[in-house]
Amino acid sequence: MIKFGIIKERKNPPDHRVVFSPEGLAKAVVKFPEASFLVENSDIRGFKNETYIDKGFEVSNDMSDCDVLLGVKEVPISALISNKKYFFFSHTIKKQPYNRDLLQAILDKQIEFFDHETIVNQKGFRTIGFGHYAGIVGAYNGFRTLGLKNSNFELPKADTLLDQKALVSELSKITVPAIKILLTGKGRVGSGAKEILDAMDIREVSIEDYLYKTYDQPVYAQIDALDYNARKDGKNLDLTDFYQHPEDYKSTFMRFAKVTDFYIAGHFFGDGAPCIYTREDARSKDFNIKVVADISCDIDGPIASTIRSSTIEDPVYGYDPVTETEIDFMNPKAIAVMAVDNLPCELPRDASEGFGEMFMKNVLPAFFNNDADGVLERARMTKDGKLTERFAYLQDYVDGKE
Ligand SMILES: NC(=O)c1ccc[n+]([C@@H]2O[C@H](COP(=O)([O-])OP(=O)(O)OC[C@H]3O[C@@H](n4cnc5c(N)ncnc54)[C@H](O)[C@@H]3O)[C@@H](O)[C@H]2O)c1
Repeated sequence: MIKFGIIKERKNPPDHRVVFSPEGLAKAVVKFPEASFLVENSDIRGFKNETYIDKGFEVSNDMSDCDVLLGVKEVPISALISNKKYFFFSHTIKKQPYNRDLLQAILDKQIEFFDHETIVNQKGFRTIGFGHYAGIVGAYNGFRTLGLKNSNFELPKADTLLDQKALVSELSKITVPAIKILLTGKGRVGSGAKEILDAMDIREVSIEDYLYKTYDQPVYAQIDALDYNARKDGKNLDLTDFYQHPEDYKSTFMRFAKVTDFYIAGHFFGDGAPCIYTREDARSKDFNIKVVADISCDIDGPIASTIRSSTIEDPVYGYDPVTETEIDFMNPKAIAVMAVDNLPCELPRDASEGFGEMFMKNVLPAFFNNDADGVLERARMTKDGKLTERFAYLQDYVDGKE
């Protein structure tokens, strides 16, 4: 029997998400009879303690007899229990300076640590994450920004609504003018954003039609890296070539920027890839985009107007392409930018349901099949007070040398 603990989130501002919803946990115990689950008492979770109790789970303040503790965001050092196995997002694998102490403490406390971000399949692709929900909330927030900027409709903030169904219901009440909407990215975020566009019955059109036809209704196109980049030598190679040799490519995004009114950015931006649009591009008379929902949210990166991230409390700011500075987004000169970097927090219940399903499918089996597919082996960052081989590159960071 392995005892899993669903821990309380302790970050500020509070994060209402959880690895398993009550419903998700109920499914997990049926599927894995050798697993038992204890839920930590929490008054900030998107699901009440009573809902877990109603499904037959114990809620406790003491998690010390669990074997494996499951959380979402960073656990404060003072709350880490020594010699346990832990799963959470530690934000350490890119040597983030603000979490160095946390990784040091994980090692000092002899914790066997698995980061949700390091859970990958044999091909190295991540199998769990919140990206899909970021896409859903990001697209919704983008429409909310569009309504505010053009003063033609008002949508409530996503975090005041219960779930995805409620978001879609609000969107069904608005009339979107005959604009062109561009979505970059066909991964998790892209699929979430597309789900919203499709739920709104916005017509998807081909790239050719998007670029050259006019419509009397709103339309969208979803594009990937080879649609907005081209090899400098004119050769047509595949996406893998782009991922491996981004320096051989240049952006062709301006052909889209010319005709797009509202841009939803949901791509991943790799090191060395060309800027999607530069500050100079944004100043060009051909640049038509007035609203950007930047879900990818790389600061000072490929999307020049994203000069900072924004918050759930204050999600929209304006970018003046002429002065390259922030201004009121309602100023007619401004490109309105929504760049919230923790979007899934606005939809905690659905995001938790989805995350639990992925965790149950891709991680839990490994505990009961002797890690046959190597899931735990690949994801394990620390053991017995040491970094594992795969994560040995973090040694200098942990030692405070970088
Ligand atoms: N704002 C938020 O709250 C939030 C939440 C989750 C994810 N994100 C961000 O959204 C972005 C997309 O995440 P995702 O989960 O959809 O990623 P994904 O791997 O599922 O999809 C990536 C997409 O980007 C394209 N791409 C372009 N260049 C690439 C490259 N060099 N390497 C890999 N893919 C490349 C891929 O072809 C694919 O269409 C990430 O940057 C992620 O950090 C933001």
